[in-house]
Amino acid sequence: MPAGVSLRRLRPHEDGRGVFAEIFRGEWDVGCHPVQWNVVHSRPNVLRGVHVHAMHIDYLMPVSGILLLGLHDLRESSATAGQSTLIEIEGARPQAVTIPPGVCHGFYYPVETTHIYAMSEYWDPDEEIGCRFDCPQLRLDWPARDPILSERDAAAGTYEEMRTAFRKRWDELYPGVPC
Ligand SMILES: Cc1cn([C@H]2C[C@H](O)[C@@H](COP(=O)(O)OP(=O)(O)O[C@H]3O[C@H](C)C(=O)[C@H](O)[C@H]3O)O2)c(=O)[nH]c1=O
Repeated sequence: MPAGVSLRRLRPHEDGRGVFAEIFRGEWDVGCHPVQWNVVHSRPNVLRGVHVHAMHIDYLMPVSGILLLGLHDLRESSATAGQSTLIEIEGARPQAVTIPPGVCHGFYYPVETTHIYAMSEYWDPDEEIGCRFDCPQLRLDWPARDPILSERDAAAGTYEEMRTAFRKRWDELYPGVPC
């Protein structure tokens, strides 16, 4: 798992009416102090990403369906630099994932899925850096070769272009700080 990524198993409480689960408590110290929450509904065979951010942390969990999360560590000074992993999380057995800046992420949904996620900073389009989901340097073996993509993700550039853009933004934000 790329350094700084954390998984927290959530506790669904099921009864005759359905399911209740706590998804966030400040005392859990999940590595993200949310200022914004989002809910995302995705159709089967949708893939969102691959994206990476220099400033904000994402904290997310599926609440229904299945989320296949692809992660890749883009940080040159990270102990897990270049590490990639795919994690499948079911909404019925939810886990909350914290994704730090510098860890690329993409989400594939094999079935209709809803996920909720929080951000540690308000959305800033300048934070939206990414590359094509099927760039070989990501070493993410997605189960779909022709997923449904947004126009942005379909037109995304190369891994090297992403790395250059990320490094430029990082150096602008944190001059002299190793990435
Ligand atoms: C992120 C965001 C988007 N939007 C609008 C912009 C678009 O009209 C629409 C879909 O946005 P986007 O295509 O960027 O959504 P995803 O492709 O799911 O990506 C988002 O979710 C994953 C986790 C990422 O890592 C991205 O950073 C984040 O952009 O929602 C908003 O109004 N507010 C927001 O905070």
